[in-house]
Amino acid sequence: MRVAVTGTPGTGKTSATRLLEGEDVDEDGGTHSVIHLNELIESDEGLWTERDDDRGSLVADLEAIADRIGDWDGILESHLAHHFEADRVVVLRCAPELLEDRLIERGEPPATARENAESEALDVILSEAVERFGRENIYEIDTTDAEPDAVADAIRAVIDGDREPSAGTVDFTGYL
Ligand SMILES: Nc1ncnc2c1ncn2[C@@H]1O[C@H](COP(=O)(O)OP(=O)(O)O)[C@@H](O)[C@H]1O
Repeated sequence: MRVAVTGTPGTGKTSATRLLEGEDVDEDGGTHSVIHLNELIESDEGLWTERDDDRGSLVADLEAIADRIGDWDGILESHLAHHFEADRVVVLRCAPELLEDRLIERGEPPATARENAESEALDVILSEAVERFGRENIYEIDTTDAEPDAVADAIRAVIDGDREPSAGTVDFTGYL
């Protein structure tokens, strides 16, 4: 099973999936394997085309990444995760005001934090994910009032088939 965990930067993808990493999933010793895609992109020059100095980020080469991850299995975590083949897509959400605070606390420039908060309010990643995968494969999780372990529990429920698909359950347009 391929579960893409996507969402605007700062929604808590890395924090939640780190809690699932290595966790036993069956009695045979199988564990959740997690690909932290942004770390992979940073560690391999073949997976990006240029450095965006204004944003302090790398421009990812989606085709090269698709080749590299190949027939992946487990959890793929990144704000780009919904650009790859997957069986289920989890979209983490966070109230834009809080998202902006989280990103500034993480050390992002204020302009970047603001840009991401606006993108979150506009449902940019959710819309991209719905367009590619259809609403029936999307699982939206609001992390606004959830600790990372509760978010990890919700992702586990998606993997285990204990959660119904959902999209469009939050409305952050008040931020705009
Ligand atoms: N559920 C949460 N509640 C509060 N703060 C969180 C939560 N998840 C993550 N954070 C904090 O927000 C920041 C961004 O989290 P991170 O997991 O790196 O997000 P992402 O991988 O989506 O960019 C980090 O500083 C992290 O400690």
